[in-house]
Amino acid sequence: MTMTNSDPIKITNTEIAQEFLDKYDTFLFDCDGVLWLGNHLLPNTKEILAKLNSLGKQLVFVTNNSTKSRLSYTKKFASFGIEVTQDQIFNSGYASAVYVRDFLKLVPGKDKIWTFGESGVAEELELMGYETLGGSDARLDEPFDVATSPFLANGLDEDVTCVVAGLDTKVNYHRLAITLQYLRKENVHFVGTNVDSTFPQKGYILPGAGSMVESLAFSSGRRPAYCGKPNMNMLNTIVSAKKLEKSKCCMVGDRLNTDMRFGVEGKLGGTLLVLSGIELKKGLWKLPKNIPDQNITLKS
Ligand SMILES: O=C(O)COP(=O)(O)O
Ligand SMILES: [Mg+2]
Repeated sequence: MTMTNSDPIKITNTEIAQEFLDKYDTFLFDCDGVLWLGNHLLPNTKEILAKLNSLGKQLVFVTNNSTKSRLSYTKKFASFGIEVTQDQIFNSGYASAVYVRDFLKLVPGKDKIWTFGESGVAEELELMGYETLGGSDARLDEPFDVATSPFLANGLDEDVTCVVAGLDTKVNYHRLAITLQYLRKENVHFVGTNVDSTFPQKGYILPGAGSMVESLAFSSGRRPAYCGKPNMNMLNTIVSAKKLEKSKCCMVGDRLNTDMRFGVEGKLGGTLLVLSGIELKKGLWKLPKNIPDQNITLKS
């Protein structure tokens, strides 16, 4: 269904579809739940992207998934036989790295970043010159013990001035415990890649990044600055990098409090909600006027 600030319209026939396509020159595609579910490509994804390309539409991929870097994403697309260049991809790991560089103004070579998450976050930060700690360090896979953790043996690293936390499918007590030690330091910033409470996979709804970041928020008593959708910093980065005319853009997504909110608050020309991922209720097209936000902290 397509939504603007006015009432949503359900796309039920080719005339409505054509009218919808004609309105936009750029489509911002969410990935998980829209293009694929894990390694399962959703039906017609390739055909739809090819059709839009043939119509001369610009395609941009905007995902809250921080587990992969933009470069790794090009490989994931290629594994499905879809050719996409790195400059078409914006993920929450990259958005977080931009936030660290442009808003927190942390200095590569001086400030170090502790990451809680998979390789995508660290890779994007390292591309900007930051030294990262934590993340997928294999020593964090070991059971936690205050007496033996190598991350406590010589005290915390004094040069760490920021924690960036996102989805980590290897989440364990060791990672949570050391990350908390850094968050207990007042001079250490707290950045969350994305607020998504859940994460869609084929046949399952799994815990998302937000459920892990919120665990760290609860134990530390702090609020993170979330950088992925619906944060407007991410949209501004995309709009200026791709020189987009917002009124000609449509955000295609599967989640209300991230994708649809991103499109509506970002004043894009329109939004298209698909029901192949998180939001599954067929009656959703009768949306209330206000989109639920799950208490997202937006910092700019
Ligand atoms: O990683 C997530 O939680 C969601 O990613 P998506 O924005 O591509 O749906
Ligand atoms: Mg999604």
